[in-house]
Amino acid sequence: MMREVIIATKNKGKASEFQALLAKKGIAVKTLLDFPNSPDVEETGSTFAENARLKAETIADYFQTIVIADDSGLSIDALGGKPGVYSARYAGEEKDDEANIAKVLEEMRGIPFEQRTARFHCALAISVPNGSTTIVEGTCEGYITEVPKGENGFGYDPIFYVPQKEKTMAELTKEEKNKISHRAVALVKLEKQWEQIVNGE
Ligand SMILES: O=P(O)(O)OP(=O)(O)OP(=O)(O)OC[C@H]1O[C@@H](n2cnc3c(O)ncnc32)[C@H](O)[C@@H]1O
Ligand SMILES: [Mg+2]
Repeated sequence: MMREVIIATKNKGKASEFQALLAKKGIAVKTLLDFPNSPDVEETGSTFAENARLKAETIADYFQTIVIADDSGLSIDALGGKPGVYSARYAGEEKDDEANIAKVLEEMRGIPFEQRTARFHCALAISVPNGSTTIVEGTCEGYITEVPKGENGFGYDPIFYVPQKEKTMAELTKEEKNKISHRAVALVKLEKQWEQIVNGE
């Protein structure tokens, strides 16, 4: 049984969600925010899975321990799947959530509600040093709103409407989001393979 895991992320929103999701299992989470000198991994992949693998393998190699990486983003049908793997840097290298949201809303202007379908994707890669990497993926379906709403969460949460909750993702509590999010869905899949991966079978 794993007691502690490093999540290869520098994103505070992700870090806080993983902390809550894994605390329930009695697993302590460290992230790269605890190791400011850890290497920056260039996300050169063309899919979430490729980027998650790059982050997990590089950081597992660096620490010589088991590492989980998360590569995620928003895919909007009316924009041909954009911002996709470029979600973090859609409006520029600064990774500015507000600017990213403004750019999406501008590009979506005038598109009717039924055509504003979108989904969040999350690829999780778990990497054993000098060993194998396993990848799982989760999604969460919704619609892009016309204006931002809600204060919780991070990233594109204020413009992502979750139909079954009749709220944006940013209006949900962390507990509510952690039951339905792309990240939570992927993590449940990972847990099913957990023991096998950790014991190297
Ligand atoms: O690579 P790390 O260090 O993990 O942090 P990052 O912020 O760069 O993360 P990604 O490369 O995976 O880019 C994901 C972007 O997609 C968005 N995103 C991912 N998950 C999200 C969520 O649960 N809610 C809202 N936006 C999300 C958010 O803007 C992220 O910056
Ligand atoms: Mg990133």
